[in-house]
Formats: sequence, structure tokens, C-alpha cells
Amino acid sequence: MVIQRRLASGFTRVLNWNFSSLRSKTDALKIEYEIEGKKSELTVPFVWLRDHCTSSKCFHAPTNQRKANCTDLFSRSKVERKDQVKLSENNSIFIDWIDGHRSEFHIDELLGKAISKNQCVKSVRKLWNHAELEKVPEISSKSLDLKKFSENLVKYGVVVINDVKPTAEGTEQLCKSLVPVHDTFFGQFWVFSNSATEDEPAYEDTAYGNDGIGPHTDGTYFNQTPGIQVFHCLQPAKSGGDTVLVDSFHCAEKLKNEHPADFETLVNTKISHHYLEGSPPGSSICSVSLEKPVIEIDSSGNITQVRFNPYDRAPFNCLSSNKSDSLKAIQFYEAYDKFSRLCHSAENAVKISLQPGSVIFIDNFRVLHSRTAFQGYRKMCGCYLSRDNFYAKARPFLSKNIAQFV
Ligand SMILES: C[N+](C)(C)CCCC[C@H](N)C(=O)O
Ligand SMILES: O=C(O)CCC(=O)C(=O)O
Repeated sequence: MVIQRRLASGFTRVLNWNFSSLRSKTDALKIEYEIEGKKSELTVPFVWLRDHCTSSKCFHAPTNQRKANCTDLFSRSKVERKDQVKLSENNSIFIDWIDGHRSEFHIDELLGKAISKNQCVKSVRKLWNHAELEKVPEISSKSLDLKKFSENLVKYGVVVINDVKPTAEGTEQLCKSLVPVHDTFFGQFWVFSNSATEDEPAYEDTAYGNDGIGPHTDGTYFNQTPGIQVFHCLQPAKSGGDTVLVDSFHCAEKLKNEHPADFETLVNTKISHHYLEGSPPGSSICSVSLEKPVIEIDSSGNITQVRFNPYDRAPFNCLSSNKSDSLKAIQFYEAYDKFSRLCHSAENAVKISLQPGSVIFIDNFRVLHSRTAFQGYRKMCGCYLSRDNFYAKARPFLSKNIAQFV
């Protein structure tokens, strides 16, 4: 049945629909539609449609929560006769289900929910290397523009807020006003240096010394990785102690282009990280993550998280009596080595010298941080912030074309 509708251009128009069979004769609806003159079709299982019914019986609009618990979806998702499906003037599809319930689906709403937007994620992030990020984006705390802050963090994975009171209290206040803290055993808010005191407690980690530390993400040994890393250098070192940043998504994309098999290996091999404190190791703090991939991707292939910390890797207990496991270990090391080289390449690094008054926010799922060795006393403060809560708060601020993809 062909339906002609006159609509203003730019709107979606349903051209045709029919029953379609996937597993049984009539378990899906094939919808042919047109957007700006471009024809497409989509086969929508009836069970999907029933699951997305937004009638007040199935959906609680004030909370945007479904009412159904999915225990009887299939028995309710039956449509046997063609006259149980109707198309309205305004491109809504009505379905009268076997149990007498009626659902309405407007085509734009249906397509908006059915088709993944993940293909567009890449256009929102601006991946960078040394040449492409001339300067870490900065904004002032004096007229703190949350939209600008959020957009920079989403785009570049890093942003600096200037004109902050150069105290731990001032920093903590600023952070907590932006996003809820992501607490860990290091505490909600930390003050640390290379010379431990009661106010600047040290943990058994290189961060509390003055050696250089290579690029890494923090908290790889947690299943809930800290989302946003915040640093404020309250007292810079006499020399050294610079921060070096690397966009690991850029490195991962480069790996994917140049060595696709190695990229796949890092996506498909799961490894574990640990943080062990005490004597014997792990007797006072024993944080061990489940096995997770170094590069995590979504169902469209977009990179969603990099967990990279060569230092904090747990024993790689991947071997067995089966030789193919040993071969897989070699493949992993080859891939990890290539990725690590990219993460350590000067071509991909951006150096910044943190100063009192400037607080840096780093997306710990994406941007690696490292520190050069230093001489003299150096005092830092900071915290982890919840990335989920950042996005929950930021999406309404972000321009629509960014918000729907992150
Ligand atoms: C940030 N803070 C100073 C509290 C802890 C630093 C921990 C660094 C650690 N190797 C890791 O990767 O997590
Ligand atoms: O001291 C620094 O600048 C950063 C140390 C570090 O890498 C960390 O805390 O994760």
C-alpha cells in the first residue's frame, strides 16, 4: 500500500509499510520512508515496537521510565491482520495489538529511537596530536561558562580553568561546584607532594616521588575507572615537573589505520591491573580490576575508553597448556608495544607547565597524563570527578548536535 503525503521538505515521510518475516511470518514491520528525498527502509520487529510503546499504560512520561518488566513482551507483540496497522495523515503508525492495546509511533520518533547515532561520535570529538593542539583550551573561573567548559572537555578531553584561588580549599570548592567527586581510597580530595607529611600523605606509588612518570590513565585497577582527573599545582618544582598530555584516542585511531590487526588485539584482549599496598603487598590495600581491554569500543566501532598504564598491570596470567594461548600472549605484547610507542611519541605529546591558579581537568578515559622528573619540593592537589555525572550535567548545556552523541 503506497501512501502519498504532502509535507514540508525536511520532514520524514512514510512511503509504504508491510509485514515482514524475520523468524515467523509476521513478526516485523517493514517501513519504507523518505527523508529529504532520500529513500530508506527499516525492518522493525513487533517486539521492539511493543517495547517502545509510549502510551500511559506502558510508559510513565513524568519519569521517562518504562512500566513494563519485559516478562510477557512476546505474547503482547502480536499483530495478525493488516488492518491492525494504520498510518495517519501526520506520519504516525498506529498498531492495535492482540490484547486490545493501541500504540502510536510517529516516524521521526521511531527512527530517532531505533537507529544508533554512534556513527556521528567522531564528528564531535576533535582528536589531536602535538601539531594539532597548539594550546590546551583555557577558560577563566571569573565568569565560569559551564557550556564552554563542557564543550572543551568533550571535544579535546582536557581543559584548564584559570584564576582559581591557589589553595587546596579553593580548588576543592571549584571542583565540587562543577561535578560530584569520584571517591577512591586516595580520598575525595588529595593534597600530595614528594615529601610526605600528615597533611600530604603518601601512598605506595611513584606519584609521591620526584621521578618522571610516563603517559598513563589513572585507576586502571578499578572496575569503575575514575572519570575526570583534576590537578592543581600549588607549588611548582625548582625545575622539571611538567605535565605531558597525550590523546590516546588519536593514538588508537593511528594504530587502527596503520596496524589494524594490532588494534583488534588490544580491543579483544582483556588484561587486569592492580594497586597493592602494604607489606606483604596487598595486605593493606588490594585493588584489582576485572579483566578489561586496553581499547574499548562501542558497537559502531567508536573508541569509548582507553585503559593504559604499563606500570600498574597485574601479572598477565593468560598462559595454559594450550600453545595457542602462548601465541596470543606474543600477539598482545606486539600490539601493546606498538600502541605504547605511539603514546610515548613526541609527535603526539603536548607539554604544559602547571602553575598555581590554573586547574587542569583531564578526561581519564581518553587523555593520558605524565609528569617529567623534577628537583626540589613540589606540591599538588586535586581529585577525581565522576565522568557519568559530568555528562549527565553537561548534556543539557551542550549544543544539541554534540549532546546527542556523547
Ligand atoms: C592521583 N593520586 C595522586 C591520588 C594517585 C596517583 C595514582 C597514580 C597511579 N599509578 C594510578 O595510575 O592510578
Ligand atoms: O605529579 C603529577 O603531576 C602527576 C602524577 C600522576 O601521574 C598521577 O597522580 O597520576
